[in-house]
Amino acid sequence: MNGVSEQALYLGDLFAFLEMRPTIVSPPGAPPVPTPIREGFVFEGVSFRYPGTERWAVRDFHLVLRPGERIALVGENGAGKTTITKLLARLYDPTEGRILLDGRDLREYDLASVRGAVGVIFQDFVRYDMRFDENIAVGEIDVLASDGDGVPASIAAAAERSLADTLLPRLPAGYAQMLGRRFADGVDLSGGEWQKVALARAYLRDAQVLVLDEPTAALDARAEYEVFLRFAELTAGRMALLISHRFSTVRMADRIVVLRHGSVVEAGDHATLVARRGLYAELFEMQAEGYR
Ligand SMILES: Nc1ncnc2c1ncn2[C@@H]1O[C@H](COP(=O)(O)OP(=O)(O)OP(=O)(O)O)[C@@H](O)[C@H]1O
Repeated sequence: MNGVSEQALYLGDLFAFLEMRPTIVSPPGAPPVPTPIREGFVFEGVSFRYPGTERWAVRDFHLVLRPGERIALVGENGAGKTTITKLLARLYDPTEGRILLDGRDLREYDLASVRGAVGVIFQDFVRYDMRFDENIAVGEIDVLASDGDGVPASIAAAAERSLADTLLPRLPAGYAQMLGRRFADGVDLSGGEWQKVALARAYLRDAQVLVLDEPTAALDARAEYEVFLRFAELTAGRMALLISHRFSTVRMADRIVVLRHGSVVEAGDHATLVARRGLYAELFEMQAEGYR
């Protein structure tokens, strides 16, 4: 995605988000998300329209995500994959239907605790013009304050697991390096490098649910393989929603859910879906053709 369309997407989301804000509320005295989550998430007939639009982005969507399960969402551009992850993180609420977490409507939980439980690395992940360590700890400022002068161990560990620490040789000031283009002494990163920083953020939060939206799109093949290995390690025993157009990545999910126009058309594992000769098989075949 080029810079302009990425920014347009971000602004569109921001306006939509502001318009929606009155409805995204945290009920007073609401309980936090249970730790650990025991039953998981259930999408019950969820439909969603972005504010100010007529089209359904998600339509009568059903999904069960159990603890320890890794689900891949697959479908063509605009099928609704990213929107589903936004509903899971409560950036939006369903227009119709509901999302249950451990049997209770997601809207009944403390909002901050929902956002904390769901670690999201979106397609349009955020690049902050601030220090490397602050970029990883963003929203968790107490982590930065916790260890005096040195780099807090939790930040270093997150950077190591996400491979963000491989950027250090390029950063003259190490963890204190200012990133981005806004400052004269700032070091700008490539798309793939920013994604490693975004991954480190999720690792640091130790989120109960991990959402990776096209996580490796901008990484080179070797880095992709390494992140993939670590992602499998990180998500072991944890819930994950994975969105990718690459079938090599999608195959590692326990279950693959195929979307069209915001609804589920097929679900199963890779072999089952290929044998079914439906939409999944068609998309897979198209990609295989592209490689030939
Ligand atoms: N902020 C927004 N405002 C209005 N419509 C939106 C917004 N974001 C997405 N949409 C629309 O909602 C539908 C679903 O989009 P979504 O991004 O969820 O699809 P996707 O499956 O993730 O696509 P892709 O593979 O291209 O990322 C599309 O028709 C899209 O144009």
